[in-house]
Amino acid sequence: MSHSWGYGPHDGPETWAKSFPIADGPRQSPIDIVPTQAQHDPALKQLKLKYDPATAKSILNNGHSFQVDFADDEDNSTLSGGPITGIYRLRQFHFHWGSSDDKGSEHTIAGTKFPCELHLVHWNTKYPSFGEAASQPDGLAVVGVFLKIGAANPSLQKVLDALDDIQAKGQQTTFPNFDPKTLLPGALDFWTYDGSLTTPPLLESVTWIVLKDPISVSPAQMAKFRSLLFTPEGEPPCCMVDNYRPPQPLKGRKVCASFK
Ligand SMILES: CCOC(=O)CCc1ccc(S(N)(=O)=O)cc1
Ligand SMILES: [Zn+2]
Repeated sequence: MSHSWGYGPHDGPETWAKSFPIADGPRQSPIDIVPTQAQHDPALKQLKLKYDPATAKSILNNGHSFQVDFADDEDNSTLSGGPITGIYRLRQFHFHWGSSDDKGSEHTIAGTKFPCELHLVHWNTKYPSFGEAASQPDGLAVVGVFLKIGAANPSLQKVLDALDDIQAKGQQTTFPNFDPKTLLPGALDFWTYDGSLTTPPLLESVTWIVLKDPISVSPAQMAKFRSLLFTPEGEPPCCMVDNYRPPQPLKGRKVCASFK
């Protein structure tokens, strides 16, 4: 049976527990990160991100967000270090954003919301596939990056220029030769905690690595995100905005910081 979920009043985050009871589980994401309550862990290693632009394949409007998909049949684009053990392969990246600049991020910082949040999704190569990894408590690692209103971001613009071809749900086009490292801030200081996917199936398999420093996005670039549609061609158009889950209960979890 196909589970249709979304971000509207009748299918949004407050309804997801009906089809996905794990929505009320012990390690749900996102969360509100309170820096003064995070514990500095000097044992945390530096993040190591090794991305090969040649692994970028395509860009898809999946009806919930848009994602850039990567070839993940070899260890060409990987994440290691930080809080994780072993090597995790980059699978895709996507974003969550608001209908206005005062909201849109999934994680918040002491209650502060950002207009947009980037998620770089990686899976643990100790498992045979992404799907298998997604069902394991140490299966996925997602790097979260906040976007803050400021100067136009040239690297982000390369991604946004492709959105004209994927306005409607289900549309996809090629997206070759892109280095996601150009979407990261200069410093890789991070918070980390054990969490989940922030959309159904909400699996509790994610080691979250949320970068402290944001990258910039201009108001015009935010308008480009908001030009996408939740709906497929031929249906009444519904703008893709507010595709974020609000913070979930911490339920006793510790948030560690890689920095003082
Ligand atoms: C097993 C199938 O599961 C999927 O396809 C999950 C896709 C998926 C990947 C990442 C995220 S997020 N926002 O937590 O970074 C949500 C959903
Ligand atoms: Zn996400």
